[in-house]
Amino acid sequence: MSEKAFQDYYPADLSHCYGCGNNNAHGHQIKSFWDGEETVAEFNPLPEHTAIPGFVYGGLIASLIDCHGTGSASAAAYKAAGRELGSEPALRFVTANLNVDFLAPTPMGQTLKLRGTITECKEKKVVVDITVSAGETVCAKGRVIAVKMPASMAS
Ligand SMILES: CCCCCCCC(=O)SCCNC(=O)CCNC(=O)[C@H](O)C(C)(C)COP(=O)(O)OP(=O)(O)OC[C@H]1O[C@@H](n2cnc3c(N)ncnc32)[C@H](O)[C@@H]1OP(=O)(O)O
Repeated sequence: MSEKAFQDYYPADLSHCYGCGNNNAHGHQIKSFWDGEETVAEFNPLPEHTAIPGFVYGGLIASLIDCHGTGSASAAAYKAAGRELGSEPALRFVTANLNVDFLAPTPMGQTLKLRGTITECKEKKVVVDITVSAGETVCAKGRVIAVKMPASMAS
């Protein structure tokens, strides 16, 4: 994919997140995009993301769902407002609630594909439902309730 990801529009001072911040060299730097009305992201787990040899750590999967969810929430909010991604003032969302179901063991050595559906989109709250698949297998599903970032979290 050559277009800019949702996270590429985050201002530099909000790009330190371990899951999605471009400025976090040790983070996952997840990249999310529109695919029609849904959102997509891919991630290739590294050996250090192992749970049991051959299988991916669930905390990583939760982290991917978390940041694909908050990124999707931001993109959905811009879309609902009829605004260009990245236009000011920034519409940024944080996680209020993260719920994950681990449905099948997630194998190492495969690209994980995340697919998000915007279930609810209000001015202050966006709900995103997400699946994580390895090949044809849906290994996990999750729901992110994202709420507009409070002013107290801005630097
Ligand atoms: C910006 C780039 C970085 C990306 C971040 C990546 C993801 C992260 O890791 S963020 C870090 C983890 N998250 C946090 O630290 C957030 C800490 N919590 C908070 O700041 C606040 O509790 C916050 C903002 C979530 C909610 O603020 P608050 O003022 O209580 O919201 P409030 O106005 O009451 O509620 C708004 C809506 O959200 C819902 N809501 C609020 N909190 C929750 C919750 N914990 N669970 C479910 N729903 C909730 C409310 O029910 C309400 O829904 P509705 O409009 O349908 O009635």
